[in-house]
Amino acid sequence: MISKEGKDMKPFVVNFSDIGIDFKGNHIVRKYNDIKHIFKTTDPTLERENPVIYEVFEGPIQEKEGELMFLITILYPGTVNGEFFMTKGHYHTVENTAEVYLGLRGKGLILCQTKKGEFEAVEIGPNKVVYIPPFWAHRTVNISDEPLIFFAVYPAHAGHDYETVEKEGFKKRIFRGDNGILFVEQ
Ligand SMILES: O=P(O)(O)OC[C@H]1O[C@H](O)[C@H](O)[C@@H](O)[C@@H]1O
Ligand SMILES: [Fe+2]
Repeated sequence: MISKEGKDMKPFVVNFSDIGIDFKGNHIVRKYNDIKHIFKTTDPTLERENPVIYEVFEGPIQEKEGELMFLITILYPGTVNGEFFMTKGHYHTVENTAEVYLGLRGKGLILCQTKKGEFEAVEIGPNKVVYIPPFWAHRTVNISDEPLIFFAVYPAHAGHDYETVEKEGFKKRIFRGDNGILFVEQ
């Protein structure tokens, strides 16, 4: 059996597919009204319907040093007046911790930035592994018309610092353009 007490843990396997994930950990659901402040504009229809923008299925792992948290994120397609659906984004509270993403379905961008002001946008999708080094904040944007699904793993004690991102924002926002995507300075 899987126990959250590390000392009792045994190797285990979990299954996931497009229709079901048997991770017995936290299930985090972020709806439009929970995160609407991260978008440049608001949309009254989305406010009324309050759809799920993304959900995260975390593995049954204790948040302590030595463990690796793993998870699946499903980021649904859509825009807020042209600005693609995205995650809140965060730095790790323990800043010198990295993260690895593996794209499973759909197509997205991971916006990364440092407190020194560096900014990078990298692609995520099937057959792409993205490495986010320590000290880089990360936010995922779904630039496709289907759910963007990816697997991620990071040191389980890393923690999430959302406040810095809420204060400073990311340097660029991603909008649907007539011929693809548009990077808009915040
Ligand atoms: O935590 P958010 O910025 O809302 O993003 C949602 C999730 O995205 C990624 O999958 C990270 O690995 C998770 O740690 C995070 O919880
Ligand atoms: Fe992270």
